Amino acid sequence: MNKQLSIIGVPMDLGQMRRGVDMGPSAIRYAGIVERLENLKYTIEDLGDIDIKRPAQKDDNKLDNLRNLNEVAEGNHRLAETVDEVVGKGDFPLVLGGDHSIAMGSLAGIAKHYDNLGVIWYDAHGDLNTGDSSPSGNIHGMPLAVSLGIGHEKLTNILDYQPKIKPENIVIIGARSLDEGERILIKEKGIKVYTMHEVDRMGMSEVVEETIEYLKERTDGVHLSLDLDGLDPEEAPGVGTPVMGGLSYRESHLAMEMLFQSKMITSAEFVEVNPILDEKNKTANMAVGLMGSLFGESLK
Ligand SMILES: NC(=[NH2+])NCCC[C@H](N)C(=O)O
Ligand SMILES: [Mn+2]
Ligand SMILES: [Mn+2]
Repeated sequence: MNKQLSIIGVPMDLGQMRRGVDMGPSAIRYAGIVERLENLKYTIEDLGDIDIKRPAQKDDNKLDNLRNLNEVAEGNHRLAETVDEVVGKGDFPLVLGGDHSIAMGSLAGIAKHYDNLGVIWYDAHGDLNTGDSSPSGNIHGMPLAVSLGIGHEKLTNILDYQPKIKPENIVIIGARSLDEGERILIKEKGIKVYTMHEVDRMGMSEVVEETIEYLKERTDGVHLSLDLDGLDPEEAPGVGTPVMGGLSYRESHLAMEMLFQSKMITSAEFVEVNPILDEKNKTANMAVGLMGSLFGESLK
């Protein structure tokens, strides 16, 4: 694994409606991410936080069913430029959210550097909505569609190219809440999804093994986009859109450990940590623990 890490915080909460997720990067830093990874002999450069501009008035500008479209697009543009630089100089970008809309910026900055970037989307949700299909108008429910080039131009065209990724290079793990339009898109595009049903039946070990095999054949880099609401809300309560029946602590650590062993992850983001909804920073601690496993912690 690349030993040069650049940490980028993104205090973004405009992709959804619950306040507090903009404090995710602070909570994760407070939970000790830098020390944790330094112990594993990584060289870490913390680039601080991306500047996220709030809308001028407290407006609920929902043009085209896309809440805070301009601010979300601008913030993601800045994130994309930073990530682009990090990847350009050969570092591993580790992005800390912030709501999941920031995956648009991360992927825009990363995918430029690959012909076939793979994406593992670890999440209760598909985040495959558009303004037309979204039940909420919240852009954090749209970044995967946007990265496929589906959605509003201001979002799909960040860094002036699209699409960022191809449907056959995506694997979704942990899904248990998919909207109608998302299901249609998954079928239409042939996106690989391991819902909770498959995780229950096959076990996480086989799910990740298959995922690694599948992506190894077709990708030249893999981005891990981990939404903490992929985990069960009992174990990760500090998230804005919890869904019962999620992935366990152990399943998630196993997945991270196997991904470390695969040596295939080239960038990662951990999103949706909301300290205001959390219990004593439990969810940020969970995120840091999972990063520990992803970057090679083990007992042997
Ligand atoms: N990144 C997330 N937590 N996304 C939740 C999305 C929820 C729902 N599917 C929506 O579009 O509003
Ligand atoms: Mn989610
Ligand atoms: Mn998500």
